[in-house]
Amino acid sequence: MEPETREEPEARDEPEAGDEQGCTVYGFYDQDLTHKTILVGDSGVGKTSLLVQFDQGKFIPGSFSATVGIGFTNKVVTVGEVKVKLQIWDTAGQERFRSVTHAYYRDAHALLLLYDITNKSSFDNIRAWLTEIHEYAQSDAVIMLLGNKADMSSGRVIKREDGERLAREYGVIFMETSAKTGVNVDLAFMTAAKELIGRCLELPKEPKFQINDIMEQKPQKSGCCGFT
Ligand SMILES: Nc1nc2c(ncn2[C@@H]2O[C@H](COP(=O)(O)OP(=O)(O)OP(=O)(O)O)[C@@H](O)[C@H]2O)c(=O)[nH]1
Repeated sequence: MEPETREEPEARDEPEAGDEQGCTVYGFYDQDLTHKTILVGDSGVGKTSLLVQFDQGKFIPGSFSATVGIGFTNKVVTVGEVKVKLQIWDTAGQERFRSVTHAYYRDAHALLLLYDITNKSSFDNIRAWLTEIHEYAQSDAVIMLLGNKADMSSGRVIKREDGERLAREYGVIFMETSAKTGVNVDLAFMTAAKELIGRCLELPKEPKFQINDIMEQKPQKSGCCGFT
């Protein structure tokens, strides 16, 4: 759904964070970088609501119409004394926009993949979303799995442990959020920002999470997830 702030992004050809170069200045994290962060997941899981809660600190129930295409909001997150610029893209969850949103995966430094804890199919579709991410996103992108609508305890059909287990299986970060109450919303973006800084400063520069390895893992590696 559409957040209120809309502008066209500047054309940027220079290296961005997550690239092999251009991530640090004299060994320190380069605070001028802008990290492209994308919200993905089935239609109605709460992507727009999560972004509006993070950006404006409010929840407007049922007020959005389904997102058409894609839009973004710029936010600066402070991690300790470091400022991390996030350009957060809200994608349309509807299948008919999938080819449009795929085009944005390639430049994403972080992907926040949402399901709705009250909607089983949104959870069942997570594996397919991760397959798409594997196909279109950079292999070292930060990936987080978020079980949204955590405030709706009476309608819950997906246990927290199920989300945790799936995240562990794919080696991605997990948390439950509520765009309504704001629970873990700042934390989710803060965690993504911390991971982005961490990956930037890692020496040697090796991706922590190799979704390629995960997706191509052979069954003979039984008993071990092999993810870090
Ligand atoms: N109770 C509750 N409702 C939520 C929460 N997040 C979103 N909603 C509601 O769920 C519905 C869908 O939310 P959206 O933010 O529009 O979902 P979306 O993922 O952006 O949907 P698309 O744009 O179609 O991809 C709206 O009625 C929201 O008010 C939440 O954390 N708790």
